[in-house]
Amino acid sequence: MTKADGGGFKDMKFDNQLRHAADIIDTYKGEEPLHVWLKDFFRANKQMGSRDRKLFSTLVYSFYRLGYAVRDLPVKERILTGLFLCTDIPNEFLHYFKPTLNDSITRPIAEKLATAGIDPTDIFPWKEELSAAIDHEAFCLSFLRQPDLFLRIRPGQESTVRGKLENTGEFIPPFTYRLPNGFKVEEHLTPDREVVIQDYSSQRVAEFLQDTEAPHSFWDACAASGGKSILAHDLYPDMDITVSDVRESILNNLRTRFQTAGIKKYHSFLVDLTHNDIVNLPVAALVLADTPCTGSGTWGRTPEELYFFHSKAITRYQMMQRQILTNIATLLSPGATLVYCTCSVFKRENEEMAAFIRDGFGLQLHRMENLIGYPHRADTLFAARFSKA
Ligand SMILES: C[S@@+](CC[C@H](N)C(=O)[O-])C[C@H]1O[C@@H](n2cnc3c(N)ncnc32)[C@H](O)[C@@H]1O
Repeated sequence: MTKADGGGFKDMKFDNQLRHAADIIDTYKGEEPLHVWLKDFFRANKQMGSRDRKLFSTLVYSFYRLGYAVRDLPVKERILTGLFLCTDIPNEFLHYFKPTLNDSITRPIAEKLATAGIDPTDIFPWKEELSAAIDHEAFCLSFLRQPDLFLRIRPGQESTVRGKLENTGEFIPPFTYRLPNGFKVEEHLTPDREVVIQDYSSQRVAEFLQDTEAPHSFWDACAASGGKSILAHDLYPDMDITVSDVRESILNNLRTRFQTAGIKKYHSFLVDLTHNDIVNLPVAALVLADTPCTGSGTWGRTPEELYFFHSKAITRYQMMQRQILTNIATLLSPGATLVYCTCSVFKRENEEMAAFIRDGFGLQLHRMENLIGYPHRADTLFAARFSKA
């Protein structure tokens, strides 16, 4: 039965579902993460069963995954186009509204885009702003698929974790596990004790933290809940750790995670690193500045951010990054290493910031790289490693 055939209880249900999904999109203004907003919405609409919730999430996310492409399509049409492009399993819902699209849902993506009349490079329109190593079209296409879930296996836990995950996911040496999205990690493993839930490219920041000799001290300046601090600790367990962030609530999360991770000896403090009168910043041999950024390399997980993004935000973030890095780089002691990283694809937050750090503070730039995630269904980050003579 298709819409053209008319009638039927089930058909009315599909019409209502599409209308509700369009209402959600009209109501949601991007002020908080979509998954948080949807969770509250479902809590307030308890009559929805788990199948309904899954369908609404799929419909709404499919709409946002189209980013800046076909912005002027009516919302319902755009949801159906998104569903066609982001799914490759024929389904009753799309069959009802668009039987011909449903019939070609398994076709290669280039063909499906042509059928839908979409130029994929419209999805993310800021090509000129991208870091040079990023392939614009491949990056745009990556928005049509949710990235995978990645775990980092903590030292000494490999055989336990691989045993518990037997027959699920894919092991990527030396310490990564790829799992399908929606996998309930907590039902199988203890996060932060056995594994850390951490994107693959984020795990690759280890390559920039590693040295020939173990540093005696480490400062994670914008630590958030400590994902990269735990990574640094796992590389160098004897290192003294200091963490800071501008948000007390996130440092509280860090404390809980550190406890589970068995990290007992560390200092933490609250600081706004954009201020220009800060005193008593730590002197450390290894400093990580994982600064606030647009997060554009992670929008495959949060496509609503792409949809609501305006490029003037890049300037705002770059200014913040300059202020933070000025505070940090000025105080580096001779011989210290600085690792700067972002989860951005914009050159103004990446290579331009690396040049600012190198030239503004006389640091040596040893290596910088866009940690490109889209071939691996992961996020895209940027990392650069400097030292002070
Ligand atoms: C990209 S996140 C860090 C992620 C973290 N390193 C991890 O691996 O999970 C950036 C952090 O910088 C913090 N931040 C933002 N503005 C700041 C400021 N002015 N001073 C210090 N930290 C700041 C944010 O609260 C956020 O937790």
